[in-house]
Amino acid sequence: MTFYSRLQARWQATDSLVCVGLDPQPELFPAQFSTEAQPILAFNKAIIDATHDLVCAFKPQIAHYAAVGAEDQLQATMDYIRAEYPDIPIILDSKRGDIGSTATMYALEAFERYQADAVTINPYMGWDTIEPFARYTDKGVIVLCRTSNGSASELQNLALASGKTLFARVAQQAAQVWNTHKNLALVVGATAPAELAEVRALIGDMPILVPGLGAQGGDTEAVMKAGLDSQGAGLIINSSRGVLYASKGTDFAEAARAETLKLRDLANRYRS
Ligand SMILES: O=C(O)c1cc(=O)[nH]c(=O)n1[C@@H]1O[C@H](COP(=O)(O)O)[C@@H](O)[C@H]1O
Repeated sequence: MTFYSRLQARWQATDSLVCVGLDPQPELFPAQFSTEAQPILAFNKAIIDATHDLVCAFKPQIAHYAAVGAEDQLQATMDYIRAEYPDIPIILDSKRGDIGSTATMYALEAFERYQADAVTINPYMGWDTIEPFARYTDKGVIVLCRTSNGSASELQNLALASGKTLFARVAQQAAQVWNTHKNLALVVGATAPAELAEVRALIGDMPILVPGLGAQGGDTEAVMKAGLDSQGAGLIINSSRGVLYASKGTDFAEAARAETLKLRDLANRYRS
């Protein structure tokens, strides 16, 4: 099954567009994890068990593991999801982008080493840096288009000579030129609903990963009104810290579940 068909099956089975981001920060973990041999893995397992039936995907962010030499716990987290909840697609958020020979190694990292279902990539360097990922036709390649961060507009909203903004050009290029294997998706931040609407109008029903809800303050209603596809789906709406650290007490897993449920239900209010 391809990433896209797995994602569609999951949207339907769970009636949820919510993705929980697995961005561990051990200093924010409840005290009970301080004695664990593998605290990141133990924390992730608790979050995954508490939210699995409410999500369309999980998205581990690689820097949160690599920075502290915990790649083994990233691998073990992904193995755990595959073993316990095999229907849930895993998006490895690594935002890679480099010349073809190096991109080939990054694609190996994502798809062979970690066996991710999809990966985030940075398109700044152009098609020959994307192609090594896209050639894995059963995998998803999620291209940064209009990001959620405060400085995103500095470059992404610049007008080109054609009058089109750079992010709109990325959206158009991705949908009309790069998507030869029909396995591309885009990233548009929840903090930019006007841009999200513009991107949706340009790309038809391609999936869009929308981070920036929760900790970054994105507006769920605005996202849903701007981003749904023609089927009332098409979005992977992500929250990481807002779910993971909803409580720092022993009730952290229940609190994570409650936050995920709240986001799912709020989002579903705006689906037809
Ligand atoms: O590609 C991403 O996932 C991403 C793109 C973007 O524009 N903004 C963004 O926040 N992200 C990621 O989404 C997650 C958001 O985390 P929270 O702000 O804690 O919900 C982090 O893992 C970010 O690296």
